Amino acid sequence: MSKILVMNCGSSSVKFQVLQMPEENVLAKGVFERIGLDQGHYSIQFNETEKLKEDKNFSNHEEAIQLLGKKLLELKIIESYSEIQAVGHRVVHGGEKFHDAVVITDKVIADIEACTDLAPLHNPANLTGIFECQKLLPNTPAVAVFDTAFHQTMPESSYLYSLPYEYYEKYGIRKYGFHGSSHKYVTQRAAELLQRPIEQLRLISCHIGNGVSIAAVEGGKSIDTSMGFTPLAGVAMGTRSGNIDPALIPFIMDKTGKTANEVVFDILNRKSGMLGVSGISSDLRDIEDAAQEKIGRAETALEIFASRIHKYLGSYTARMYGVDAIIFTAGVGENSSVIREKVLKGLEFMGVYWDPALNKVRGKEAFVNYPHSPVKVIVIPTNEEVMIARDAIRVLANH
Ligand SMILES: Nc1ncnc2c1ncn2[C@@H]1O[C@H](COP(=O)(O)OP(=O)(O)O)[C@@H](O)[C@H]1O
Ligand SMILES: CC(=O)OP(=O)(O)O
Ligand SMILES: [Mg+2]
Repeated sequence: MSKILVMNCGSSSVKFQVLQMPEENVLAKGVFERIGLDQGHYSIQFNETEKLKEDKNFSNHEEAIQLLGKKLLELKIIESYSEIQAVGHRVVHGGEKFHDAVVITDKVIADIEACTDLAPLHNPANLTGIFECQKLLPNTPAVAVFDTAFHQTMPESSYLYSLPYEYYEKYGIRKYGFHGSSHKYVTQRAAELLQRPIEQLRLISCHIGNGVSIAAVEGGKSIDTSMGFTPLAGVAMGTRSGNIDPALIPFIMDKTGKTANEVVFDILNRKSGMLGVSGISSDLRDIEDAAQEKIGRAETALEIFASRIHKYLGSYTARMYGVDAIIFTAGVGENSSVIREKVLKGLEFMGVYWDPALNKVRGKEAFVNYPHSPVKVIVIPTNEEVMIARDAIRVLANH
């Protein structure tokens, strides 16, 4: 029996859980949201029924994690840090180096740092999580669990770009894919809810948060996904452009005098997506409110956001010669009936019959299809943290 702290530093949030393993009892969990934005807030659930909620702005991930460290003791979630026997960290980009979770060493940290260029919004936040926890728990073993690991099963025809092959050999240029712990959790959970062996299922998992990725999961294995070499690719996101014509990069450089790095890091990663189109916010709640009041281009931003996901449903259904269930997860996928409605609209032609009344659901597991629908549609709150905890104890047991 051991207590594990799981840290999930996303691009706009810090999520954590304290779990009793292997029972998977959740002793506490919480989220620090809108990091780097105004109207920040956090909430922590503990002691089974208690909940702390507070408005507080966080200028960066470090501030949020330091507060978490204090609250763990203040709320008596633990009596002392020595009770925590291991820490599991979500790390977004494992590049070529990591195919599975690993115990964190100085060498592992250096290798994660080396992947920072490939996930500029994420690996630095993940490293902040690792360093802050090392300060609090200097002698506690820690494990890095990579978003890229679940997608290692993709076939060559999915992960190779149609580029000169030597770039793959020389530089590791390929599709890696992200949100792996989430896609793995929700697809396994979908098989349980469908009461069918996962080996027989063709699933499309839509992880729609601040970052968005769609995965085609056949027989429990990822066979394709919308993100690519970096988490910039695929559909439009909160601040990320998703796929664009690559010729736009030198064109924008020419017009604006920016360097290639500035265009990719500052414009395509941070100032595009819903924020770029609407000029209002990267946060879907703000965009939904603005669209209701018909402010600016909020409605257009919603349409762009949803229509790109909608098209992936068609694409991955073709890819798997059919689909048994479509899954919605993460902040938007779990909560926004507006986005799910736009994504699912008109898909009756491929056997998707969904019930607008059931689709009103927020933040809990639910089927939203009509019972007779050949393709099921399921909302499943993700649980990246439990997958990270499972990987952490597996890796430590073999260590
Ligand atoms: N109740 C809600 N209704 C609509 N959107 C929501 C709701 N709760 C969260 N979201 C959206 O989810 C997104 C954040 O998702 P999340 O999965 O927490 O992101 P990340 O892990 O990438 O930081 C934000 O765009 C936020 O507006
Ligand atoms: C990989 C990725 O985009 O993660 P997040 O959704 O946490 O930003
Ligand atoms: Mg996330």
